[in-house]
Amino acid sequence: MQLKELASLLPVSRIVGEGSIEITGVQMDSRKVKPGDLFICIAGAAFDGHHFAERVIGQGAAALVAERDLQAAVPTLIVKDTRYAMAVIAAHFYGYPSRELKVIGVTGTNGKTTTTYLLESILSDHGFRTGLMGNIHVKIGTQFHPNHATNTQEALELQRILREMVNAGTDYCLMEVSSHGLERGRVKGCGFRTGIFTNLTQDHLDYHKTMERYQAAKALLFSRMGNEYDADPDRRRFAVLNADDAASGDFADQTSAHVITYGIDDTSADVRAEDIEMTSGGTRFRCVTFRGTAEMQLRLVGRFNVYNALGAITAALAEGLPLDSIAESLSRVRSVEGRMEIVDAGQPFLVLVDYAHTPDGLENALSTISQFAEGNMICVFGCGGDRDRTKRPVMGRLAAEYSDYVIVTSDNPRTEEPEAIIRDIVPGLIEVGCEQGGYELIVDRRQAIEKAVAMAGPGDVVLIAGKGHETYQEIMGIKHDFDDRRVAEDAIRGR
Ligand SMILES: CC(=O)N[C@H]1[C@@H](OP(=O)(O)OP(=O)(O)OC[C@H]2O[C@@H](n3ccc(=O)[nH]c3=O)[C@H](O)[C@@H]2O)O[C@H](CO)[C@@H](O)[C@@H]1O[C@H](C)C(=O)N[C@@H](C)C(=O)N[C@H](CCC(=O)O)C(=O)O
Ligand SMILES: Nc1ncnc2c1ncn2[C@@H]1O[C@H](COP(=O)(O)OP(=O)(O)OP(=O)(O)O)[C@@H](O)[C@H]1O
Ligand SMILES: N[C@H](CCC[C@H](N)C(=O)O)C(=O)O
Ligand SMILES: [Mg+2]
Repeated sequence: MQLKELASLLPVSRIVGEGSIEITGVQMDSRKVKPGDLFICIAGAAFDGHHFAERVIGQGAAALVAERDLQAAVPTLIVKDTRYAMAVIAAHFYGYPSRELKVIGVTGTNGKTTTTYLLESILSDHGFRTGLMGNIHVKIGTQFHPNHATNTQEALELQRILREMVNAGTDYCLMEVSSHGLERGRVKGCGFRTGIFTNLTQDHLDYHKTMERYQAAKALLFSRMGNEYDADPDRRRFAVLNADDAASGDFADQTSAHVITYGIDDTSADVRAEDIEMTSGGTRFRCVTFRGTAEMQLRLVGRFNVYNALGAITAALAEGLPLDSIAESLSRVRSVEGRMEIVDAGQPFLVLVDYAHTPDGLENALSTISQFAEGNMICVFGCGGDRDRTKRPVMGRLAAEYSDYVIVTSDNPRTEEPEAIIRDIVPGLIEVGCEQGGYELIVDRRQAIEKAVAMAGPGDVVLIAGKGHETYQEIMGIKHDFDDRRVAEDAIRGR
């Protein structure tokens, strides 16, 4: 592909040097550049890609995309915004893969992973070939790959994966779409057949600053639907919105897609759950839809999982699948990894590992458990470093309100002092009168889990929240092996 072909896609651009130079690859990270690559210079928070220009030319880069003339020894495409250019170039370079498969994007503060898994199970049970892009892993064909990003990939990686999915014969790609991914244009070059909205509650205020801006980022999934990256000839697109969440009205106003709503409280929703019953083995409810009614049986627990199921059911109905066979598929889905996952090493109390890392997630996990806990509830949790600080005391308060004993510990402190994060959490516990004897602070997560397991008695429940499926603890840029499930199992055996 020639550099000038890419220049023609961008509204404001000019080439310094020879536009007919051949490009054989595209990179945004100097450490990955190979001879023949086009290197896109991105000015970020930690680094400015423009400073790597000379280095990548030394590695054989054929050309650059930059926001200024770098007087480089290779042809340079100069654009106003390299991040925007990257999304356009990535889609073109990989041949617009989202035009060749149906991409279903799931956005929202909580429930994205769970909803994509439920929908993936339904679609594959109905004979479709599915691909997954989420924060547990990326599935292409029958292969599972680790997701090296925290969630939604940068545009180049995202388009490369979509192309691989097309090559593997994929019918549907189920993609978790984060607010960072939307705001930073990582999915700008992607057309969505369906967008599903789960909910909007507090998180990521470090990045978005206000809930209004956080909501505006989420809205991009719906307002951009029907773009040139989706070439579905019959133009069938769906916005599947949670009628019980106030943000949905805003998203409905901004989308050209056909809106279908789901909910529990709003009786005007197109797809509803009624007569919800928590059973020992899961959850049962009646699902009332525009295609009839069916009894649903989930192995997942909690009212929040009814919402996740409703989102998946609605999207599946939009694809024309029969309600009864959707119900059959859902009844077979076992728990999603790291979500309310039971650690069973024969102990006389329940140990659950859950990925709740937001106030709403934690409250949902705790309130669900409190419905069936017979004995005391012991909660072990921490808050991520370099992330929203304002959620810390709120999570502290919630943990104290629902639990009999709280152990505050570390959860990926990243570049922050673990003790400082814990200090931010404690005022929330104090606020609701949690006294010295009701909580303790144990910086080392392993010791915290061991303590919780040691103090649990028959009938008690230990909730280890925040890390779910994660297999590491990130401290000062280093990911140390750490898996709550394995640590809890060892602690139980060592009791
Ligand atoms: C806020 C954010 O999204 N930051 C991401 C972003 O950082 P940045 O734009 O500031 O870039 P930078 O690290 O300063 O680097 C600038 C440029 O120099 C390049 N570079 C850098 C170093 C080098 O040696 N050579 C080189 O070429 C980089 O590749 C990049 O092109 O681009 C980097 C490179 O891709 C990412 O690593 C980084 O994500 C960091 C790890 C991050 O923590 N992201 C989180 C906040 C995030 O995106 N989370 C959401 C999850 C939300 C949820 O699920 O709830 C997500 O979607 O993952
Ligand atoms: N619909 C929901 N509403 C509120 N809380 C939920 C919901 N679904 C799941 N949770 C809680 O949030 C946690 C994370 O769920 P899940 O992994 O499905 O969300 P996610 O949106 O993918 O999260 P992330 O942003 O980290 O990718 C769960 O472990 C559970 O405690
Ligand atoms: N996608 C979320 C995951 C948080 C998981 C939690 N264990 C933490 O590290 O804070 C984030 O990147 O903010
Ligand atoms: Mg997720």
